[in-house]
Amino acid sequence: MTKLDYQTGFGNNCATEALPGALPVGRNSPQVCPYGLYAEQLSGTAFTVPRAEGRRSWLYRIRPAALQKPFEPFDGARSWTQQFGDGPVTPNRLRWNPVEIPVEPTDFIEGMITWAGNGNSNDLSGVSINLYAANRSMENRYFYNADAEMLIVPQEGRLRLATELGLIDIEPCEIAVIPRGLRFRVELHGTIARGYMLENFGSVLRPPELGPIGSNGLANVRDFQVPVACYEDVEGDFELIAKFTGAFWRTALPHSPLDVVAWHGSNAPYKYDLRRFNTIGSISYDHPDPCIFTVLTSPSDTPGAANMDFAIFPPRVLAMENTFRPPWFHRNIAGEFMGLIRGVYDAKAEGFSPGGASLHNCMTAHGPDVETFEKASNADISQPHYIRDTMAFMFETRRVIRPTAAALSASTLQTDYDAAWLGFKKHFNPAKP
Ligand SMILES: O=C(O)Cc1cc(O)ccc1O
Ligand SMILES: [Fe+2]
Repeated sequence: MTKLDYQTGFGNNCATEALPGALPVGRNSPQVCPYGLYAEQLSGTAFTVPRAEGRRSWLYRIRPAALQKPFEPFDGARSWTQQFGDGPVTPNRLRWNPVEIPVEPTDFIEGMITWAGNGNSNDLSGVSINLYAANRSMENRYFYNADAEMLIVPQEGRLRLATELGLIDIEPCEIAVIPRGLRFRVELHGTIARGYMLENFGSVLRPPELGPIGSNGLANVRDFQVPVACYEDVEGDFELIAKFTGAFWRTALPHSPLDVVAWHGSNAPYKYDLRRFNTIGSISYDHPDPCIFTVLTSPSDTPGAANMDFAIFPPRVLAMENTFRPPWFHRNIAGEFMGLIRGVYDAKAEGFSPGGASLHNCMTAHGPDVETFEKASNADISQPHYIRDTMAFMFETRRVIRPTAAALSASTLQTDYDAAWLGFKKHFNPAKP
């Protein structure tokens, strides 16, 4: 049964049924469920977290997820790893050109390449940053990730995420979040798919607090979309791939695991269109800190120092007076991994391409390149100016981001990235204030 429709809001207790009356009324697990379904709980947070934090859903399905044979090791996720190393990390600035779309048949799992990461899924903290490049749908194959919540950021090609809880379609400039453990399949609408995928080992993602901004702004909660129930009742020669403790496992499955006829609760996948972001900025002077662009955050146990923030740099108007308008020079405590979905990023005139990536780690000096600095220092800023047709983003983490061996040896690594900052002229003149 294919139904593509969404419920709106963030973290809501949703209720949805693909057949009338499939959701039990007044209790979660009646002695016998309507339509002969099995009741099953999927919890994404500890049972006793504060109510506002809790994520759990009740699934009413044709067969329980427990109906499965033992897993065996799976080696088809060729470049997806949790080995971030524990040796020294280069303090150098790193930037990569886009990964190539593979020639060999490659699905979302086979085409996942781990680029960087920190922390450890076993400790429920840290992140893994991956790039994907695929050219075919997952065929007869389903996947779940016990290690992480997954944030998918397509850069090229539309995807259909067929999940236990319903269907989500996303295209570049939209994102999707899949809860830990949810079973799903990734289908390509076309023949090419490329993008970024963050695994969040820490606390579940949510929009940030708004503080003095008030009750509206940034990512408005009504713009988050959760799928409605929709199920497959099919038998066949399927496999289920699991990721657990950084390793991959496989078991044969004679039926589709996407057999949830109805569900209710708050632990659900969702999508969000980044073009709906309500961007807030300075209307007087100075370039504010990039946290004003936070779409989603995974808080850590230390208030304000997030396990991960997902921030975007969308089209906007810059109107600040007597101000150097692009991002300033800086050295930050956080690790910053950036990607570009479309257009040009306003701190980098050249060399940062859509599908590419950059990494600026803890205390690494970076900021506008020479060309951007010269241009912005001499620009006529008597009028506001428009930054259009762009969408850059940043995964910012409190921990050092450790590039993988694959990222450091990739042919797409730019060997001349430092040149972006070579050539700043000395303007200092002690006689001229
Ligand atoms: O490094 C970057 O380009 C990201 C960034 C953007 C910004 O507007 C301010 C600080 C910052 O780290
Ligand atoms: Fe930065």
